[in-house]
Amino acid sequence: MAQRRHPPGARQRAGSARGHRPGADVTTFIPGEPWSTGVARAADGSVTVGGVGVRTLASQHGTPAYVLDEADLRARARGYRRAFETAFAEIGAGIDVYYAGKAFLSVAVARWVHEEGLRVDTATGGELAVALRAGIPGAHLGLHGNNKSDAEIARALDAGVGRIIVDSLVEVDRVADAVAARGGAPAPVMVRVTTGVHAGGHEYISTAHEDQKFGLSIASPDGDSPAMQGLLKVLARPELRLLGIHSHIGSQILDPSGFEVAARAVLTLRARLAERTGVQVEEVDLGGGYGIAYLPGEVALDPDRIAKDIAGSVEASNAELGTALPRFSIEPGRAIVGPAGLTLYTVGTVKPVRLDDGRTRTYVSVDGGMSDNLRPALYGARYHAEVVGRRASMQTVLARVVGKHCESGDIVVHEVQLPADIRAGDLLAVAATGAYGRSMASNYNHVPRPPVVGVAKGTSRVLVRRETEDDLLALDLG
Ligand SMILES: Cc1ncc(COP(=O)(O)O)c(C=O)c1O
Ligand SMILES: N[C@@H](CCCC[NH3+])C(=O)O
Repeated sequence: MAQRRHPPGARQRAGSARGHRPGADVTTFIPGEPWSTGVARAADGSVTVGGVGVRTLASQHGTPAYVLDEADLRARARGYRRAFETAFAEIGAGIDVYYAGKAFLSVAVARWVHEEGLRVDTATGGELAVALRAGIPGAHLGLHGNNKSDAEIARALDAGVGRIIVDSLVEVDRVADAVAARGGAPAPVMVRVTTGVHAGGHEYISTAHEDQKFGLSIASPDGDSPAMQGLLKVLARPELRLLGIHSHIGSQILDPSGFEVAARAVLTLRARLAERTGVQVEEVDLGGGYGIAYLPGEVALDPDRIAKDIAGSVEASNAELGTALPRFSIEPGRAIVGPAGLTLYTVGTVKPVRLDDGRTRTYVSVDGGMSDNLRPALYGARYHAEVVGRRASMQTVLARVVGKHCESGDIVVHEVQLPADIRAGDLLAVAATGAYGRSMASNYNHVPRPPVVGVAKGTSRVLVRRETEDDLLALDLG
């Protein structure tokens, strides 16, 4: 019997019992956060995603494999767009939602989100190429990057992207010079600023504090801030059209207050620029970073709630500043694709290891690892895993899921209760791996990267094929 859960992004009851509990009577897979909404447990205990059994997925596509639940992804894309459109319409402002392709981009995913009314934010020429291959009109694309190459800038201009987000003072000239060299209409640019708001799960994924590489600071200890200099510089170049100001404060943010503080800082900068030049920029982008649940009992940010809070706060700031409301945009990535994905692995070696404190930890090795999910090794990120595809024992053991790489930090799940009878050949599913899994995957130890398999309405389809040893050997010219 499939179990229903809350709509995507809805607030969950923190601490509710899900998944395995030591010694508990629940040892079979339980749908619900952090799994995608299309995950269900049938009466016989078997698990399906988007109507396709996990055993079928494993036998058809092999393991490891990333599985992406199309309906769930589309619902989250729609949910974010509707939540923000509704909340911002109430304050009389328009808003666009850009899907941040860095979280995961393939031709199919770009099409899905575009069909759901989102635009696409790209960070490199490669991401831009995928979005263009998907047929997304240039006007619905943005290009980010702190170190764009000449070729990337040229490609963005060729495609007529709706916005290039400039990240430094030198880049203002580089983009303007590129436009001057080719002629044509002024390029629409936004200036990425850093507000000093530090938010997100880990220092490496927080991007608005000052001592890092992104954007131009709004802090002005002496004279104009770098952000103000950037805006003035854009206005001084006729080859550029100053579309707006961009701020992204970090990723996997679960405390929403940072968004409001950063938005206020950006609107204040916009008002200062207007006082100084008479130019009220048209658009303000508030970035991405909306946090999701990775573990049972964790609470994802609720798009309806957060949209209302941010809209209320920008309305208040704007009224105080006495400026006309700009158009807004946001760039969620993880919140759209993260929960829609899971990774299926096959269990190999199972090894009990005695700990200093007398406990035993069962090391469960799977057929992938840090090459398909770098986040635990890079950020200490926590994930949840369950044995799927068979009825498992009622008893559980303290387990650590590890990969097959030559690295002791090659950990997939730091700590999880798994069935005591876990054994080689079992299928293990890791939840919420849709974002920054495949997109940050590597070929460490010459391990080919897994496929991305889309599931919908009872069928599966390969969206990105598995790499082969031949692919890897083809790169080696001897
Ligand atoms: C500029 C920018 N926009 C959007 C995102 C997407 O962030 P998230 O996937 O956390 O929503 C990022 C990554 O953190 C980013 O750097
Ligand atoms: N790669 C990060 C998110 C993006 C960070 C900066 N844009 C993660 O896996 O959480």
